[in-house]
Amino acid sequence: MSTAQETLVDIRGLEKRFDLSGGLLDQLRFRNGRIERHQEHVHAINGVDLSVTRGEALCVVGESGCGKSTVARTVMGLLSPSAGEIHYDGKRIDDLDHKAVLPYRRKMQMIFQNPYASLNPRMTIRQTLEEPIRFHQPELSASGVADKVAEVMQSVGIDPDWGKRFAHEFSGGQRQRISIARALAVDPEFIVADEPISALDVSIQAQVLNLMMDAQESRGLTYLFITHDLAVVEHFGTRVAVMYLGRVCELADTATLFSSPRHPYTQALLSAIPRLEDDRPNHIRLHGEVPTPVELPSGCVFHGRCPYANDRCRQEIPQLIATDGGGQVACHAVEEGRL
Ligand SMILES: Nc1ncnc2c1ncn2[C@@H]1O[C@H](COP(=O)(O)OP(=O)(O)OP(=O)(O)O)[C@@H](O)[C@H]1O
Repeated sequence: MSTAQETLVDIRGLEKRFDLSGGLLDQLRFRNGRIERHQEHVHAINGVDLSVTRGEALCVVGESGCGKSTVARTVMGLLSPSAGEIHYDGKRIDDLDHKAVLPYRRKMQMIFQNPYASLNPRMTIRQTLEEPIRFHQPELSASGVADKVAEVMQSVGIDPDWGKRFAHEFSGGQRQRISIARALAVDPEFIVADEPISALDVSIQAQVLNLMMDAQESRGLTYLFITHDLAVVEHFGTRVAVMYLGRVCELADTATLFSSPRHPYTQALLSAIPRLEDDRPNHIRLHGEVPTPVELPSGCVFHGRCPYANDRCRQEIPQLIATDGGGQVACHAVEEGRL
């Protein structure tokens, strides 16, 4: 199999800035006797490169605000990138017009965190599931659509006879199953799941996760799975990308990342997981807060909290380099053999 066939989604140099300055009047500042225009931005993602391999579940982890959801929404075309490119199955898609992007909209589906907000309360479940099928497969007959709805409801464990009910008649776990059914109804290849179980009761999180894994197996799906929950990653992920302040600082297959994390931030994240026998090497406790993404630190964005930072780290942005374990890490200390 060629590399082009293996890479389903390729994210290259992705950046997303949100403008914070409001209108022109809000942007004007009086400085040194002159009026200057001052625009503030949130630098939500700052040069993310990620390739998602067909058939894998690539988990993206990191603390709140590191840019995980912005990556998810930008890949799905819900936000336009400030810079960078998104390629799907070898074709650049971030610059396509509305019509040209439609076939990709069918292949790429999203599951959101909140199953309460993501289902239309005025539509029955049947209508909710029929809508995307009719949109993407207008050639299907009414009975074809009905069969498809019944099949997809069955596949997520919801009785097709409940199609006339509304979202509020279901529990949180059932609603998330319905959201998954809506994504699966158009036979996608690639699913971006943004914290799909974190709004659910702990007791049903595993069921929904298992449903997603079964769907991956039976339908050959590829996932980009956004989460802050490392236990979920360990269970679900083929590979893991760790983000800090809008950049990927480490990427590795799941077992390697958990057994021998290389980046000091990854080591600190994993140190935070409670374990019975805690004899892990490189146990790191982080001090200080994550800096604001409005004024990014120079050099490595992690340097202010890193026990290994030197002058180079304060000045030069580290790029991802290959590690012995087959992963990638963006860290001068690792590159220089100091860590
Ligand atoms: N529409 C927006 N306007 C301004 N800033 C935004 C917007 N959306 C996100 N941000 C900011 O961009 C940064 C990244 O946010 P994002 O939601 O992608 O992070 P996250 O890692 O998904 O966090 P969480 O786990 O809390 O959802 C944050 O500082 C956030 O406040």
